[in-house]
Amino acid sequence: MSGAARYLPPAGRAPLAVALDAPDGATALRWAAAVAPSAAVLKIGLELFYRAGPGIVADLREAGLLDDLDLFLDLKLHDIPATVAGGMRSVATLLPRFVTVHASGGAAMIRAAIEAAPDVEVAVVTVLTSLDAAALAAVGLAGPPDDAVRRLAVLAVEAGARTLVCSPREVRMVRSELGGNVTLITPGVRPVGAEAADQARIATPGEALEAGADLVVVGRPITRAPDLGMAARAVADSISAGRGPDPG
Ligand SMILES: O=C(O)c1cc(=O)[nH]c(=O)n1[C@@H]1O[C@H](COP(=O)(O)O)[C@@H](O)[C@H]1O
Repeated sequence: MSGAARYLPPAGRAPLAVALDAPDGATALRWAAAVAPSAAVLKIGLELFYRAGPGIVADLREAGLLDDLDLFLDLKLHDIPATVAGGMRSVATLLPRFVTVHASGGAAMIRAAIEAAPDVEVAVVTVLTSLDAAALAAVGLAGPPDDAVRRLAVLAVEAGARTLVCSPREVRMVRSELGGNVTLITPGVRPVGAEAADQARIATPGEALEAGADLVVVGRPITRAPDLGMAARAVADSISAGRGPDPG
């Protein structure tokens, strides 16, 4: 099994992961400082990691930005099991809470990732939120996205995963299929009126939480806003509204 318990944000914080898809480390540090008061998790993806390298994690820690927040390395590993296991061992040294792998790498790959880094939550990406039914059919996965998400979610959990990434539109279905023990992370989240851009399967932050998401990922609607801190706070507030009053 990967990870011990279903994700809960630190007390008083909304379960918001901000995607720091920044072109360089200095920009990422600036963004992180602006959004940190309203976020629970900072997510580093391909653009930032490939440009700034693992040193960006040390920089965020040095700036105190990971003192209260979790680190999410969204590296979407997808390779043969031995290579993914090696990649996981390498990135585990950065002490992330979450690292993503693609479910389509198969059960053996997912198992290898989990076994290679027992202290990391391997977050298995089911079907990218940018894909709609037509795009899925074009890669040989004909049928509603729900069906592909269900198949891959079940495969991932049978391989030992407990953390899944899907769109907010599939959260209810995945939850009813797999129960309350899995952590569901949802990108493809757009505040009312925000541009969908390349996201195809979207919902609002409140809808994602209401559907049962544990952690909501938002990038550009926050990082492209004129005031990132204010935008992050607005998203965090609408997440909390979807969740109901904070018990803590
Ligand atoms: O694994 C992810 O985080 C991810 C999976 C997925 O299916 N869709 C998806 O958008 N993401 C990531 O979530 C973030 C969404 O960013 P915005 O579309 O800017 O809100 C990006 O960093 C994506 O790489």
